[in-house]
Amino acid sequence: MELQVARVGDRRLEFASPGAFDRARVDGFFFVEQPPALDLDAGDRFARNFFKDRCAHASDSDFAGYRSCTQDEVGARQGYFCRDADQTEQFFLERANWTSVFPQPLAAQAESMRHVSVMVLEFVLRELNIPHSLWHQATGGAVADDGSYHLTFNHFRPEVSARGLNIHKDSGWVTLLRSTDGGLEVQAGDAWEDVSPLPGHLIVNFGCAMEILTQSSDRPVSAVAHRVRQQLPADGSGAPDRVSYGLFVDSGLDRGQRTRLYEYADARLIDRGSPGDFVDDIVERTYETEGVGLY
Ligand SMILES: O=C(O)CCC(=O)C(=O)O
Ligand SMILES: [Fe+2]
Repeated sequence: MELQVARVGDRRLEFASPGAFDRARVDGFFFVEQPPALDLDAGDRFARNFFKDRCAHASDSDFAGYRSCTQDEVGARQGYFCRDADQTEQFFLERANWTSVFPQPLAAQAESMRHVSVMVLEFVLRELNIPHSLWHQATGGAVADDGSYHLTFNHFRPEVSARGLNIHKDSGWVTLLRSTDGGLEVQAGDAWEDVSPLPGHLIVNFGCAMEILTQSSDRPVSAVAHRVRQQLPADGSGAPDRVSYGLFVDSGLDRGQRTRLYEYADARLIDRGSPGDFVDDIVERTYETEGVGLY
């Protein structure tokens, strides 16, 4: 699948050609050039180590030993999860916990990735002519630091005989994905197409909140179903296991925030339900043996 390429310009997103954004919003996925100021080293190290035992002598010891950090410690929907029907073991962490749980360089990287993701969200709202006065309500605060922002790490265990990561759509607005190993597939009609990683680039994809908001626009944005193929054990080549991670932007999910999902139609916002319930449903269905994480 040939995806469009964008770059981060002077505090806004830029596409390579006119019309490229329209292709990207239909594809639901595009590449963004890695901004020179965005150092990915800490995230890459965490992705390779979070699931390992901490060993005091190892140079990466701050980045290992996170299996014991579970939702009891860091809060609902967060911490370490080991799936049964998928090869993934994962680590989720929301912004409020970044500085206290992550090694400092990773907390800084997460914040930089958040800025790029919000820039993408604002770019779309502007392109679709959604009035600025509605942005905060429409995005559940996500445009203004009041959203829910989490970093998710995936380690694909090749010794587990299961799908890599089940079919799903991301729940929220924008995902900024670091996925360099191949195996990601996107749905295109009845077929599944490979997304081949483009060196020096991150992958952006849109989630369900964006699809719902824009579904009656004349330029709707797609949340495209995707999955990761089963990863096979390296046959003696010593190749490292597949890992990936992403920054996810959702509407504010704290109970007190009372945010809603909306569709924008006839110049107003129409209530389409609770984002918290939506996230819970889609996550639960994604990791069921027989389910799919769609809505
Ligand atoms: O590992 C990948 O390439 C994709 C991961 C993904 O889709 C997700 O974490 O939502
Ligand atoms: Fe995803």
